[in-house]
Amino acid sequence: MTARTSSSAPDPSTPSPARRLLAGLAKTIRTPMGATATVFLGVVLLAAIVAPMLWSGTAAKVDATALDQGPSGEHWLGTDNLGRDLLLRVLVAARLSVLLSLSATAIGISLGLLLGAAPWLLGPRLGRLAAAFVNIAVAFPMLLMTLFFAVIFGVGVQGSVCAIGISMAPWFARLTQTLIAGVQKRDFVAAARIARVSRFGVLRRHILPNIAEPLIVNVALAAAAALLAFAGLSFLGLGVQAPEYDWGLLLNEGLSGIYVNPAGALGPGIAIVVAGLGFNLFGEALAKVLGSRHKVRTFRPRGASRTVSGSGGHPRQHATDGSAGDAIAPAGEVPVLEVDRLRVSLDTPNGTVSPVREISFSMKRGEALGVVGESGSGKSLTALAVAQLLESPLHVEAATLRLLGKDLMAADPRSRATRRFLATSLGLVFQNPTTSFNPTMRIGPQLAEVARLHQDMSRRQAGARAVDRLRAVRIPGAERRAKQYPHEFSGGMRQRAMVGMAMMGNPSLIIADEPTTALDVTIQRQVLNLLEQIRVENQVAVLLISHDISVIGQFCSRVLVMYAGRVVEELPSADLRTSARHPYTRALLSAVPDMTADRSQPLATVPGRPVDPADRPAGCAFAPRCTFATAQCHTAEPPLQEVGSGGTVACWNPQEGAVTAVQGQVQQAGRGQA
Ligand SMILES: Nc1ncnc2c1ncn2[C@@H]1O[C@H](COP(=O)(O)OP(=O)(O)OP(=O)(O)O)[C@@H](O)[C@H]1O
Repeated sequence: MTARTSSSAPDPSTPSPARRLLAGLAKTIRTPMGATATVFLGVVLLAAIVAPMLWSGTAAKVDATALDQGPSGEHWLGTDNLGRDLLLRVLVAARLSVLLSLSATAIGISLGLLLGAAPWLLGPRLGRLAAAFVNIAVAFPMLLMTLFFAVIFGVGVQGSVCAIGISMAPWFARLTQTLIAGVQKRDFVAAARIARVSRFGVLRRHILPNIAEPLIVNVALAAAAALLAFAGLSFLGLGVQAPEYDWGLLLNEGLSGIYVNPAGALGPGIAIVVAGLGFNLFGEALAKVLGSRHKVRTFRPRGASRTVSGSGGHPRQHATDGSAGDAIAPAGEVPVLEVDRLRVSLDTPNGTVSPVREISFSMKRGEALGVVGESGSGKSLTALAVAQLLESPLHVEAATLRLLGKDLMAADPRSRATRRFLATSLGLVFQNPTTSFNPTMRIGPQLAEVARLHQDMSRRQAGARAVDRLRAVRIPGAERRAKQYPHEFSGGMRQRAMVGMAMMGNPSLIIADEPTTALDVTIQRQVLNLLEQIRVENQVAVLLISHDISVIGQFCSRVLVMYAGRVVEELPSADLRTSARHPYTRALLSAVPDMTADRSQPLATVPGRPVDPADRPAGCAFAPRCTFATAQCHTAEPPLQEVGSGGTVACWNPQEGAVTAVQGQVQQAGRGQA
């Protein structure tokens, strides 16, 4: 059997999952292959329903006067050695053959789904064991497994159904695993995890609906395989036993008299081929229809091809008082977030690697803090570590990690209290609004999930809260929109709805991980305006992650510049152009084009490549790309030290002077170069 996975991504252009599937089925029936399959299956199903009702008695009637006859006007396929009409027996056998095949398929699919979902349900460690078990089981040919289990369970109908079902399960499990792996990295699954929906809940509501189509396609193919396997077992005498009969048994009997009456073997043989072809062709046709629909859909992998180019400066000046993202909270209040020496590591065969290390910062109520750096600098891992969303093999250490004073390092992440606390205190907004929502669920229920799970609200109350949040993020016609699917929203509207989702639980902190990268400039401004409004009106602290230093400079009051997993500079955003000292920060700033930039020249880039955490050079990680590096930079890592005007920098040769935009490769502006 060959699994069909072409339709793993759901189609955004059709209205609902059920209607989408029905439309797919209707379209399948109209294709030449689908129409042929429908005719074949129609004939088989008609025989399975009608024939036993009409002819089961006649087909079992022994006629000593008509033994082993060839085809005639009275007996179109002839008779068997007891004078029974072979055509009637083939027709009557349709019910048992189809029923047993479908039962075995049902067992195979149920077991396969369970096994396939086990890695997701059991978590990374135990999940790897489940995946390894499936990998080993899949290595055995299905026919061999069927024979093995048939011998174990014993001859007969029940044993055969179990044998075929069990031997089919690994194949279906592997397919399920592959499909789940494709969906589980999508942002809406992460969003559900942030809402602390249980793993089973995420599977049921967010994953299974999104892999249903390819699974259904493969059910048809599995039914064909089960039909053939059953016929094989009965033919070998391990399946259905006389006086019951299915096509496999009839084929066996027909073959023993093939020289007397070839039609006796031909009849059940044709029945098996017609039914098998019907299931197979239908599966193929359905796969083609659903697969072609999905060709239009492509998702850019998160983080792919993101580099700091400095392009796309934001026209937005957010702060009404001239100081972007200033904290509103009174002094002395418990910080919203306290992070001290945060480290994220993973064990590799070559030792422990730490993609994030020694990160320290704190955030007050209503403060906007920006984290900037090239792709791979550790921004997202830092955010996910704060949100307690990292799993094995990554592990998080920190001297302090407190959210609203609660020690997250000491809290049990699986306890209901911690899950509730995180789901209601912390909101997350992702980069790509297209993948942030489950395409098979309406927007309202998706928003309502947090309120139902963690705020003890009824379905109606949670729905009302969702509408209220949609209104708060300025979605026009919020009540109507809540009943729509994500694909009915525009990109900007979806991102605003995502912000609304982050606001469901009255959070004190919103982490926005590149929330505007996938949007065009006008919509970027709308989303940033919205975050700004929420920050000011609700005193929510916003941790804004971006590779675009100009966005950070406009939105945030303070900036953390990350390089190779650590903070290399922290400073007020108002001082970025005048007081940035680290050559890396200055290079990022120089790469942002301004109004005087020559458009005929290519956009500026920072020369060299970011560092691989597993292969960090000795000394300062930026030294190989830095024009100011001295011998000391290549041997000793500079500590993060305070400098004037409330900033810190980790550099042996901090630079001074204003930074201006350049073109081509950035030569980091040094002392006196303005
Ligand atoms: N699950 C993981 N296992 C191992 N390494 C990882 C994992 N996730 C991220 N990394 C590595 O950690 C480093 C930091 O990744 P991170 O996603 O935090 O970077 P980033 O600054 O957010 O980049 P981007 O802007 O592309 O998202 C990268 O080198 C990345 O390859």
